[in-house]
Amino acid sequence: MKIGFIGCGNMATAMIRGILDSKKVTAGEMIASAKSDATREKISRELGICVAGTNSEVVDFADVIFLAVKPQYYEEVIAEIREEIRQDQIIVTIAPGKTLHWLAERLGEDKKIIRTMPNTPAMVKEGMMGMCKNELVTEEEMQQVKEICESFGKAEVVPESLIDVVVGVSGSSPAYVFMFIEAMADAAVADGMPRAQAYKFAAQAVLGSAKMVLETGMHPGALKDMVCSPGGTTIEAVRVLEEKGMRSAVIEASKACVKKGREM
Ligand SMILES: NC(=O)C1=CN([C@@H]2O[C@H](COP(=O)(O)OP(=O)(O)OC[C@H]3O[C@@H](n4cnc5c(N)ncnc54)[C@H](OP(=O)(O)O)[C@@H]3O)[C@@H](O)[C@H]2O)C=CC1
Ligand SMILES: O=C(O)[C@@H]1CCC=N1
Repeated sequence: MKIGFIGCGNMATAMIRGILDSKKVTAGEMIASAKSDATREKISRELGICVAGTNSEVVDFADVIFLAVKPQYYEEVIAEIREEIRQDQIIVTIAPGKTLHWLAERLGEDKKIIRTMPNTPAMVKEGMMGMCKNELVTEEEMQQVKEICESFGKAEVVPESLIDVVVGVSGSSPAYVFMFIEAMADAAVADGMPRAQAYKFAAQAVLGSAKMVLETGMHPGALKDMVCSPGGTTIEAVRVLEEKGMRSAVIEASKACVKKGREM
């Protein structure tokens, strides 16, 4: 299977690295395009895959084509490649807000489309991707693309109605988690810990906590309770977080994120 990327920025680079490392596809079977010469040179130098001078070259080469440009460029890029896409090719999108209906209207109702929402932890092969497809993509094709995407983390098929929710809970949420880590480290620095050490302690605590949720299957509330000794330190922190509205802040932020995606 030959894989192409139209656009090769943060998200595409993370995905390409994971795919190459998995050895499911060789560098010679992958191609990417970009807007600038600087990015094209970077693709060649840092990823070692084929570099396309135009988006048409990606379409000409690949069986599966990831549209990895910003959402505001989707319309013009689709208009540019629309006539060249064959019915046996699969278009995979990674932008928020672009529904299967919106995409089929522009790509053509006869085109195979998979709509996904990845996240940047793909960079360290710990990505989380939600994906859905139109009826022209067979279950076997969906499975093949899912396996490719599992080379940079976890991937799960969801109904399209949940893809906007995926943006809030995993597409954008790494940004909230980085803010949480930064804030915890700032507090540690304020209490005298060197900054680099503070990031390590805060990030490892988040990594370990996330692993506990995934590996024990226990309720996050029960895991929280395990940390809170009666009359201890943690419950004091929990009391202040509740007083400052931490849960509500996260819920409202995530709902604003989902709302924005639906409007795009
Ligand atoms: N960043 C994230 O956390 C996530 C992003 N996404 C989605 O991924 C997509 C890409 O985002 P991201 O990687 O962050 O964006 P970047 O800005 O990092 O990358 C966009 C890429 O598109 C290229 N590009 C722009 N216009 C064209 C064009 N006309 N033809 C070909 N290439 C073009 C740019 O080229 P050049 O480098 O030369 O400017 C660049 O390589 C977006 O739709 C975004 O919503 C989804 C989930 C998470
Ligand atoms: O901020 C954005 O629009 C993109 C989509 C999900 C993460 N980043």
